[in-house]
Amino acid sequence: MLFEDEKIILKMEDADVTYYPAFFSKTEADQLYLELLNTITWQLDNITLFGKTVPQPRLTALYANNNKPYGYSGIQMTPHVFIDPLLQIKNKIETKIQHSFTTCLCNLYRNGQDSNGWHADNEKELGSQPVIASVSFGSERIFHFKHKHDGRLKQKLILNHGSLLLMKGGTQDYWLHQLPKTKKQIGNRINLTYRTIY
Ligand SMILES: O=C(O)CCC(=O)C(=O)O
Ligand SMILES: [Fe+2]
Repeated sequence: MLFEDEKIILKMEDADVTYYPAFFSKTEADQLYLELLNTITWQLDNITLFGKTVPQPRLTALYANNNKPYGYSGIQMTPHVFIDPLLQIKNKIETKIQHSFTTCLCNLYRNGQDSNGWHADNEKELGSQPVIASVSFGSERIFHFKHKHDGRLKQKLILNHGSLLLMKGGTQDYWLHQLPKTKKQIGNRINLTYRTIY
């Protein structure tokens, strides 16, 4: 049995990463998962990497309370107005960590072949040392970190249904993260990353 307040502080140099494995109870997480799957306006965008245009290996959606767009990998996303389950989750995180967010980037990984490549969330609009709160619902997936300047420094963890991963401080300056593909036969995973766009 996991308790809501349980947290794990990852030992990562130059970073500040905390994992709350049971931020949501099983019942809450089950209900939010279905509601998010059915009510988020999921879209499939093309990305251009090294001059090649391909569909992104996941569905996405952007929500915000300030109408500010967010761009990465050559995509510019225009936000929708927040919907109730996304606001409910936002409020719960904000109360816990005493930080307020403007924006939520949503990812839907449809199966083990959907993924998110190595990157840091360090776009200019996020300001310096951004606080990023990442919640996960549905199939559990492995999440990797690697240090930008020291290849020996790595971390991996399983992001389970109803969990919260909080990244702040130097995490985006010094580390990259990814969600690799897996050969396991698994279904949908929803990930929401709450951010502050200035
Ligand atoms: O799906 C995840 O856990 C990671 C998502 C992510 O890194 C991002 O959207 O920037
Ligand atoms: Fe990210």
